Order: sequence, then structure tokens, then C-alpha cells
Amino acid sequence: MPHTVESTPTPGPVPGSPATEHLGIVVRGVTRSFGHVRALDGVDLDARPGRVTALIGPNGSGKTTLLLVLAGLLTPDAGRVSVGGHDPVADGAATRALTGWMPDAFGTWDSLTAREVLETYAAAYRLPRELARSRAAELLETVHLAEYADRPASVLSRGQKQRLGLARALVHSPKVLLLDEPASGLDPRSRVDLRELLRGLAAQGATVLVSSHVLSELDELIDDAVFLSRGRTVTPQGLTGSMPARRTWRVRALSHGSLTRWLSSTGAMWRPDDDAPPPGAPDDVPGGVLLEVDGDAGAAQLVRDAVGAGVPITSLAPVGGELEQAYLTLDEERR
Ligand SMILES: Nc1ncnc2c1ncn2[C@@H]1O[C@H](COP(=O)(O)OP(=O)(O)OP(=O)(O)O)[C@@H](O)[C@H]1O
Repeated sequence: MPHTVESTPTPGPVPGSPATEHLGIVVRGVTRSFGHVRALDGVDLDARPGRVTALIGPNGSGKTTLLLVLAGLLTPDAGRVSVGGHDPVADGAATRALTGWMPDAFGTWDSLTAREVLETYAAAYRLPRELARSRAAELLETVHLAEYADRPASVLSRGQKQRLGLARALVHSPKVLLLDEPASGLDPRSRVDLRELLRGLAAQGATVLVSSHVLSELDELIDDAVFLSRGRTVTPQGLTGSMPARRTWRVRALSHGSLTRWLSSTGAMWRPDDDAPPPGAPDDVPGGVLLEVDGDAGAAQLVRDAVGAGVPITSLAPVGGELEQAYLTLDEERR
């Protein structure tokens, strides 16, 4: 799905006016420090209703800290936040009533069954008992845990706990969803289910903010992307409006030896890909390399030259999606 990058957040309202440009999530100039570590250093972000927005950044860039602020679980030092039209600090109860929060690790009372976990949360959100029961049953079906409904949560696998955590976040039909690494630990089928579920919720008007490192999954899921680096909103290289011309491509050939010899003879800087044969392998085994190529025209020229030189090329494709390429430009900012 084509997505846009929140590179230059829409300007904030004039000083003194409420931070409610829309009823999704609005963050303006938020800072939060832990001792001398400035976890958030002036973050701006918009996540709009009816859209799935990704929060992307290296380890330690401040994603979880920002989600905790949005969930009303951490007070910012400075800046303005609006979630569904409410300030999570000044108006915590109202914010929590319309917000579903899924932390990156599912913490629960292990002695409760999966059904009891959901019914307990539903009661905490003041759902009437009958509605709580039917909502819990419906959500257990949605996340494919119906057969575990009456088993203690302690027996669930990591991925199953993630799915129960998702169901728990949805129990009060929130208008805003904050999900910290929701795909972590999920098998491929469950990831597809998650994607369809979140797209369905956005289609019904929910604001969905997802932090994730699984960038290949995000390409299919999200409408917008916000990148964090060292506590700041940033625009990675390559997402300044158009894709960078020069990017990494994977080339494979029937004979790894003839491919690498030819590339080296042309002066191209290549490196083995993950499936490359080990050093000393026979010359004619298949294999691939990674190299930087100047756009589609450069790729077309590479194929022509390789075929002209008799190199048996079997495939040529850019590595990763647009998000992955952009993310890699942030990698040196990891902390
Ligand atoms: N409770 C805390 N006490 C001290 N430092 C903290 C605390 N929580 C976060 N930090 C620091 O703040 C920075 C941002 O952490 P945060 O957990 O928000 O990053 P993240 O982007 O979610 O990382 P990851 O991708 O690894 O989950 C890090 O340098 C971290 O060490």
C-alpha cells in the first residue's frame, strides 16, 4: 500500500489554542528525559483517524517512551499531546476510555484464564457483565484463541500471549489504538491476520499507531510513517519526497563464480548476499551478490552488460522496500 512519510508535521495551532487539529493523535515538541538520557527530544507527530501510522526507529530511539506518553502512563517534561481530542495527562480517564494499549510484552495474571483476562479488563472499562462476556468470546474468536478460552494464560505461547494482548487492547472498542511491536513473536499467518484486523479497524475510523521493526510487514499495512531517531522526528535519506536513485539490488546467477568474476572485472563494488556459496565452492553453483545500482536505468544496463558478457543472470531485484531502505539510513543512530 502506498504510504506517506510524516516528514514535516503540519504546523501546530497558534499558541494557546487547543492541540486538537484532528481527533487522532497530535504530538508537538514533546520531551522526556530519564536522568541524563533525553529519550524524547522534541517529537512532532500526527496519526489521523482512519489511517494506520507506523512509528519506526532504531533501538533506543524513543518509540516505547512516546507510546507510554500517549497511553497516559508517562508524563512528558514539555510539549503538547492530544489523543482523541484529550490530553492524556490532564484528562487521563477520558483518554484511557477511548484508547487501546498493547505493550511490547504481555503482562498478565497467569492464574486467570484467557477469557477471565478479557472479562476482567472489560469490567475495568465498565462494560456491563453480559456485554463483557460476549465481547470476550468474540475477541477470542478474532485472535484464534477460542480453544484456549478456559486455559490459564500461563500455558499460552509467546505468540498466543501477543494475540491475547491484542484482544485485551480491543476489549472496549477503542477509537485510538497504540500498539508496541504487535507483530513480534507472531507466526506468518497471525501477522497476516493482524494486518487485516488493523486495516479493518482503520477502515471503521480508528486511529492506529504501530511501532515495529518488521518493516516488510509494515509496507503492506501502513498509510503513513513517522521516523524517530534519538528522540526526534526525522526524515531519513531517501524519504524526502522521492526514492533515492542509488540503492541496493540483489543479483543472482546460475554461476556465482562467473557473476563475481565479471563484476570484479568491471570494477563494481559487490558483496555476497546471505545465500552466497562459501569460499572455495565449485565455480558453477548458483549464487547472488548485493551491489549499489543507480536506479531502474542502471539496473537495465547491468542486465544488458551481463547478458552481453555471457553471465547467466537469473534475477535482479531491489533489496527490501522503501521503508527498509530508509530505515537503514537511520541505523548508525542506534543507541
Ligand atoms: N525507565 C527508564 N529509565 C531510564 N532510561 C530509560 C527508561 N526508559 C527508556 N529509557 C531510555 O530512553 C531511551 C529510549 O528508550 P525507548 O524504550 O523509548 O526506545 P525504543 O525506541 O522503544 O527502543 P527499542 O526499539 O529497543 O524497543 C533509551 O536510551 C533508553 O535507555
